[in-house]
Amino acid sequence: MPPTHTEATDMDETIVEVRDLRVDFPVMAGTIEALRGVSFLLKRGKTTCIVGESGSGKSVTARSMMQILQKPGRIASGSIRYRDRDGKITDIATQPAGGRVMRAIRGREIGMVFQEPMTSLSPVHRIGEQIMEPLLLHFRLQRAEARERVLEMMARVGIPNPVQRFDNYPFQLSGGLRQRVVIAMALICEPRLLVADEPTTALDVTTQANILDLIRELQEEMEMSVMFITHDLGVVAEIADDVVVMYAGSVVETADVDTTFHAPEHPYTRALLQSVPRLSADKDLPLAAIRGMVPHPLARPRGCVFHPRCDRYLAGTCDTAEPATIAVLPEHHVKCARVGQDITQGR
Ligand SMILES: Nc1ncnc2c1ncn2[C@@H]1O[C@H](COP(=O)(O)OP(=O)(O)OP(=O)(O)O)[C@@H](O)[C@H]1O
Repeated sequence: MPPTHTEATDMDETIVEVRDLRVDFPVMAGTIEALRGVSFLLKRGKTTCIVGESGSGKSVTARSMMQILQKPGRIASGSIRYRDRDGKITDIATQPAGGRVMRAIRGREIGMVFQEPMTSLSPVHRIGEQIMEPLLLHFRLQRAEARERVLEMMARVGIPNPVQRFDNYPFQLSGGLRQRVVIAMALICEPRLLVADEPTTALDVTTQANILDLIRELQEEMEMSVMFITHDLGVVAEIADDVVVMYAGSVVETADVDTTFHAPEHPYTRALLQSVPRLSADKDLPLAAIRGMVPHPLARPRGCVFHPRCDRYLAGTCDTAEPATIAVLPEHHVKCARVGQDITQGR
């Protein structure tokens, strides 16, 4: 088996180690390989952003970590080693979705926030009760004490007038406030890891900035790790410590945020960065888009999946074998056969 970058890991610094994770969706037309051997680490107290175009596998990765894959998705192989507060390691990938272990991890050890708050909220229950639910599930608390904690958390996440708002239904709140309710629900048990799947995409720019500030503040206060999924590189620049770049079901590059922005090695990461509009850029210049399209998951090209769109494509190399992941530095890994080669050899 080829070496993976997670082998020499100090698990003390690592809260989650995902290694060679494969997730399939068997559908009528064939088997969609949503994740094709995904490996990365999440470090304690740090924010890791997962970026990539639509369909790259970001949400499937997040859902696998909570064992909440949508049907007919299934983890085919690989591991998701989670280290709990006592240092015990659990491989989430092998746990039954409805089992005791996952029920204990979800909400208590790992909290999750989705893009659309209404996917997590019940329209027919009061928001205070909904925030309280995980608390009553995971701790032996009297309702009065639990209610106090909920009111405190509502204030902490910036919901005004918590006592009055406690009895509101979701439809009585703005989108920004609803997302704050979901964040309160995700954080009420003080999880060690927050998985946030595009939590601000549906919100206006000001609310988005407020929510990002909030997550950052709470993270520092609670020393929580955050896995933040986004396709917005501006958000990445603002909040990430580490970055995982995904393309068509694979991780193509992992590095710290400075390296990702200033010394990216993978042609896909470079293309993503070039596609971002800069404030200083000449407004008359067309916005660079990555040429070509993300391949259909049932018709992916042979060799490197990015090769038909790649500026560094080399016939006979990139279209034959899937490239190995190489450590260009101890914490900078790139899945590209052309890394370190003279790019003028390409077309
Ligand atoms: N319920 C499903 N049934 C079949 N295939 C699915 C299902 N959910 C996801 N997939 C497949 O898994 C792959 C990855 O999807 P995923 O939602 O993780 O992408 P993403 O990177 O999060 O994209 P987006 O930014 O659009 O949310 C896609 O190719 C998709 O076809």
